[in-house]
Amino acid sequence: MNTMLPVTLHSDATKLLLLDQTELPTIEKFLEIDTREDLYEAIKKLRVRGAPAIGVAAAYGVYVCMRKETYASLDEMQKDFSSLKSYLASSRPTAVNLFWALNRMEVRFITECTLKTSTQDSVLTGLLAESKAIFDEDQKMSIAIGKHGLTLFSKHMGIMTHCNAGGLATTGYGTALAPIYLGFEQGYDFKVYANETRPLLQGSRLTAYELNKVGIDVTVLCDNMASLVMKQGKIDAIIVGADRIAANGDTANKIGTSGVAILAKEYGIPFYVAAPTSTFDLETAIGDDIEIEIRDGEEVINGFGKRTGPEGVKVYNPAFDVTASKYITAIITERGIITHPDRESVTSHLKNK
Ligand SMILES: CSC[C@H]1O[C@H](OP(=O)(O)O)[C@H](O)[C@@H]1O
Repeated sequence: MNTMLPVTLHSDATKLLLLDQTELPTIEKFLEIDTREDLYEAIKKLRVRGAPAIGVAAAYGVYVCMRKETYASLDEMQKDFSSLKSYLASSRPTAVNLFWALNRMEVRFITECTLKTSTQDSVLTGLLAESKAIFDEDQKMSIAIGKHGLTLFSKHMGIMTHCNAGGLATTGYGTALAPIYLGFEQGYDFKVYANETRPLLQGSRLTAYELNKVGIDVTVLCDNMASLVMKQGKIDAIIVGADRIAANGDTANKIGTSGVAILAKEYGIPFYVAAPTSTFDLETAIGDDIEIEIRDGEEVINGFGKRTGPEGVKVYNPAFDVTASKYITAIITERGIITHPDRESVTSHLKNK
């Protein structure tokens, strides 16, 4: 399946190529990014978005931004690395993959700097290698999640999705959409119901765009239709992505996810979360401890340039909510499936490499 690659490194490794997801589904435009300010803005404005894709963009971004600089010493290079890492980490707070990727680049940076033979060039070579490894691992992760997830699906199913956790949120098949892509390739007959996912409409603008592009049967729903279509028996399973999973399995994902999960429980429909192990955060004990990004209210009342609410009115715009693990039937990772996730099953899954 040739899904759109939302983030890649230019062939000469001098800049990032980002598919500007704010322009989809109407315009496919790639941005060439080689400054920290432009990368920060692209993450903040969701030109690149989705936990794994944000992580890959940050990893590549560290290399691309630092390779342009000339440092008087390794000490000066180390100071700039710390400054760059903190700056990119301040772009969005909820998706743990941003911090996971930056921390992984820092480990490689320190390793490279402590070698007796360290030079600025050798350190940069190490950063490039680490960022490429993160990209390659992400592609393999998507396929593995797809294979594990497909074991939970039957040939003819109605599947609800929320937001976008497809190729556009990763560097390959996605997470939640990975089983759908793999199944489609094997002749499964899925009918996907994509919640549009207000206010930024990642479901209608991105998930429907991806699936429609490859010929997968997809129907866009307003978010307030979820209960009706479940009651009508159209939905056999629900699968969503994740931005941060706490140690007890509570999962932060796009706003509205927890409501869909509670409805699924009421209607007896399995609710699956698909996420790489890099999205788990064992430092965060429970979901209530996850920082939820609050975004500009204009996204709600003036979305895409169409004013739908009075200027100056108060708006509450949390970008995510947390689904308690008790509403999650299973979490699908690249290593396998955690059924009835709780602290014990999550910890055990993550320890078993
Ligand atoms: C595979 S992670 C996808 C995850 O990220 C999305 O958030 P955003 O579009 O704000 O980056 C959403 O929560 C998706 O489930």
